[in-house]
Amino acid sequence: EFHGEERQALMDLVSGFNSSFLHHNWTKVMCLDTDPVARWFGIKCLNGRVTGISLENMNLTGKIRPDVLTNIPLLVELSLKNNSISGPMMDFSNNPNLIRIDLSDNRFSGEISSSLLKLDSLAFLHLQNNNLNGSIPPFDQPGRLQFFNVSYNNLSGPIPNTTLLQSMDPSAFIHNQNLCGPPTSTPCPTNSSTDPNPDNGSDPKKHSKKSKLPPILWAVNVVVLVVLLFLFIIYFKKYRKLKKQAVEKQNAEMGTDDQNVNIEGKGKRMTGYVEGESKGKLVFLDGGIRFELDELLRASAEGLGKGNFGNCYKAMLENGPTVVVKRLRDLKPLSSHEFMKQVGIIAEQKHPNLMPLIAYYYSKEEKLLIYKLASNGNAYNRLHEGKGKPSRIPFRWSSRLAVARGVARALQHLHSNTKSSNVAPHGNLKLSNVLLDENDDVLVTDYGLTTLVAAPLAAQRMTAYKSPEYQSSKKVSRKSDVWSYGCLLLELVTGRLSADSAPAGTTAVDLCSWVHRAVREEWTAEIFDVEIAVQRSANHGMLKLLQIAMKCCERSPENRPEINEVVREVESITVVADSEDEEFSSMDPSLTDDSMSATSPRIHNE
Ligand SMILES: Nc1ncnc2c1ncn2[C@@H]1O[C@H](COP(=O)(O)OP(=O)(O)OP(=O)(O)O)[C@@H](O)[C@H]1O
Repeated sequence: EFHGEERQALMDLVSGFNSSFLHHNWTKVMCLDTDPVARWFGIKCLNGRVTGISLENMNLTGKIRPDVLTNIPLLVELSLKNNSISGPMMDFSNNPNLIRIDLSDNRFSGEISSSLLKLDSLAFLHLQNNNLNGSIPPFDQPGRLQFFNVSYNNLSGPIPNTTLLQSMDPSAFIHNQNLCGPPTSTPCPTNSSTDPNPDNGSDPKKHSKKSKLPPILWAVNVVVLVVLLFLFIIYFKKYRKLKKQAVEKQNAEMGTDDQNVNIEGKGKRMTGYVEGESKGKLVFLDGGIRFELDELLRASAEGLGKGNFGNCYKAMLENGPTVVVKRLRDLKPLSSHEFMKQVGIIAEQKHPNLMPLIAYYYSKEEKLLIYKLASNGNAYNRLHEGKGKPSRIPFRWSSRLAVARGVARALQHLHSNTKSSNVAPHGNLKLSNVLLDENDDVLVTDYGLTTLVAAPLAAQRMTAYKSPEYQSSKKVSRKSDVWSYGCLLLELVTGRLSADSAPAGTTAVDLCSWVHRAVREEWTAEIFDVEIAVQRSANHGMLKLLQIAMKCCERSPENRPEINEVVREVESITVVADSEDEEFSSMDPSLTDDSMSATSPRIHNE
């Protein structure tokens, strides 16, 4: 090994810890690119150089010498998460390649090292749950640092006014008793209340001046305050008026009056949302459910959300079923006959994994599509909602695999349906369009709608998981569906919000590039969602699904597989028994080689 100083640095690191396991394991070959099992536990290498240190959940106690990382210049990832390490933080001045630092859930004390400010590649900084004090350095690495958390420490002072820190969610700063200022809602104490009077009676000249000034200052203050109040009232009135006008204009443009107010509203009737009352036609396309138009209009309605093709409502019929009504907007100028024909094509797509269209309503003013209600909601919420909260029910591997299978089969059906080829492809695949019924069976929805909306708008409709060729040509194809499917799988296995399907205001990553980079740089500990990574017997299947996803996310469409091949591969993943017993909450060092390979697999993207 040429880089003896890296080995020495790691020896220095481990010498501060009490871990007999590490002392025993870190003895022979430090790095062997060809054999991950032969290298030191928790160490990642590239070409014989150390690029990652990941020693999580190991009950490590002890201190770290601040200069310990100086001789590991190519370090990309450092995670010491969830141990009991104390003492000051290390210095990162000589580690410019660091992308991820996770020191959370330890006992680090002292100030946050200002050497972090120089790390231009840093994307993840987790310092939560330590005993850090002092003020937050002025982080401002715009565009990079996406995951930042200093909550649950003893930090103090105003949060620096940098674009980066001000754009963070306030939750990143909570539980620090003396932190103040935006983005938190705690105001900083003003100077006058914190500064004790420095010339308290010591200078008679000043004193006499002071005693004369207050009445004048009082008068000035009162006048300024009155003027400010007056200006504020004028501004507030004007602001309200402008806002009202903007909302009215937007509603008028979209032809969907009062939607902003009522989409969330409960207890309203469908009539409140439908224009033109009962002049239209309600046509059933499915052998099952039947109801009259006025029953539908009388049904109490609840807004489900505002999609790209229109708003969705849950309509509860008085003596009948609950259905979902999609109120379409921005349609092509279609005659009733043309509309019927297109909707007929959508209705023909019958498959156990496609949400059946049960009816439509057509009038001059309104076009509605009526679907069955998927009572367990959508897969996006199932995957992301309540993450980290005690009430969260884990979204386990077998359920995620079922989603992967169901969606692949639904796509296969759409892609192979040559009779009505104008309905293929899906064109707007994303997890919120993957619904779960009462048995958690997978039902893909929103297929075929691009044929109903006006062409220039249809081109902009694909909002999530846009393939590179879609971004330039604005055309959806079977291959762009395969790309979207790959992105959907990445979101499922990583449990991370994907930048192009996450709601505005949430932090998310460009999943395709992120995963490719993680694999290329062997920086893979982070890839799998911990919620499934703990199911060790399923690790092989997860890896396989990740490989399929990466093939689907090939930049060039010719290199992506056809959906038939994708279905075959996804179906070949065996479902393992979904037992809680296989999970391990704290890592047993005797299992570590195995468990390390569970979360840090070597991936070959053939
Ligand atoms: N049949 C259904 N059963 C249960 N929930 C549904 C049903 N159809 C849609 N939803 C849910 O209603 C909400 C709004 O759906 P909608 O399709 O209007 O918007 P979207 O999926 O966010 O965007 P897009 O229009 O691009 O598909 C989403 O959360 C969706 O999952």
